[in-house]
Amino acid sequence: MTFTQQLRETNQDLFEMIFHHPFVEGIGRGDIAKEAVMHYVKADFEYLNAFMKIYAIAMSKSDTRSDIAFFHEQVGFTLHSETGPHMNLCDYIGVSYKELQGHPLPPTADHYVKHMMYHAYTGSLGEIYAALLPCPWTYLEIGKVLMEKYKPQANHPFYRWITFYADSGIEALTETLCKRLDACAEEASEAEKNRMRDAFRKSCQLELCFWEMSLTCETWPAGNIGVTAP
Ligand SMILES: Cc1ncc(C[n+]2csc(CCO)c2C)c(N)n1
Repeated sequence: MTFTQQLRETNQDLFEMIFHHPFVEGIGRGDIAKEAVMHYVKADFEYLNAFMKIYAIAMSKSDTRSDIAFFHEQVGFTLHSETGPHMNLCDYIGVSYKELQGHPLPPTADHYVKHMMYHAYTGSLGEIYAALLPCPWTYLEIGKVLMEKYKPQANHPFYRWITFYADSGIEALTETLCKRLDACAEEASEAEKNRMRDAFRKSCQLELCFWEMSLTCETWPAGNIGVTAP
C-alpha cells in the first residue's frame, strides 16, 4: 500500500463525517440556508487567496522545473476555475460575488489557513503536499458521493458545484499530489513521515470544521476591530 493510500485509510473516519455533514448533505438535497452559503463563500474566497500564496511558498522551495510548473499551473486553476463553483453559490443566494469578497476569516478558516502556512514556512515540500492534499481529495470525493446519491440534473441548484468537484480535473490534481507526496515519503525519515501524517490529518479535521463553521455562521467572540489581515 502506498503512503497516500495509508493516509486515506487512516482518515476514513473524517471522510465519512464530511460526507454526512449537514452542509454537504444540504448541497446534495439543494436546500441549504442562504446565510450559511453566504458565510461559506465569504470565507472560501479568502481561503483560496491564502491557498495560492501557499503554492507560491511551495514554489520557492522547489528544486525541479516540474514542481515549479505544477504550482504555477495550480495558481492559474485556482484563480480562474475555482470561481465557477463560487458563482453557482452566489446565484443561489442572489448576491453578487464582489459583495462577498474582502471579509475577515472566521476563527476556523483562520486556523486552517495558518495551519497550512505553518507547514509551508517551516516544512519540507513533502510536508506541504501533505497539508494541501485533503483540500482537493475531500472535495473530489464529496462530488462523487453527491453524484452517486442524488444524481443531480442540470436544474439542480448546485449542479455546477457538484459536477465541478466530481470532475476528472480535480481527480487528476488529487492523483498528481498523491504521486508527488508518495515520492517524497519514499525519501523521508520516520520523523518526517510523522509530520506529514499529522499535517494531513489536521487538514482533514479542518475541512470538516470548515463545513461546521459555515453552517453555524461562526464568528469571533466580541467581534473584531475591523483590521483584516488574512
Ligand atoms: C475549504 C475548502 N477546501 C477545499 C476547496 C477546494 N479547492 C480549493 S483549492 C483547490 C485546489 C486548487 O489547486 C481545491 C480543490 C475549497 N474551495 N475550500
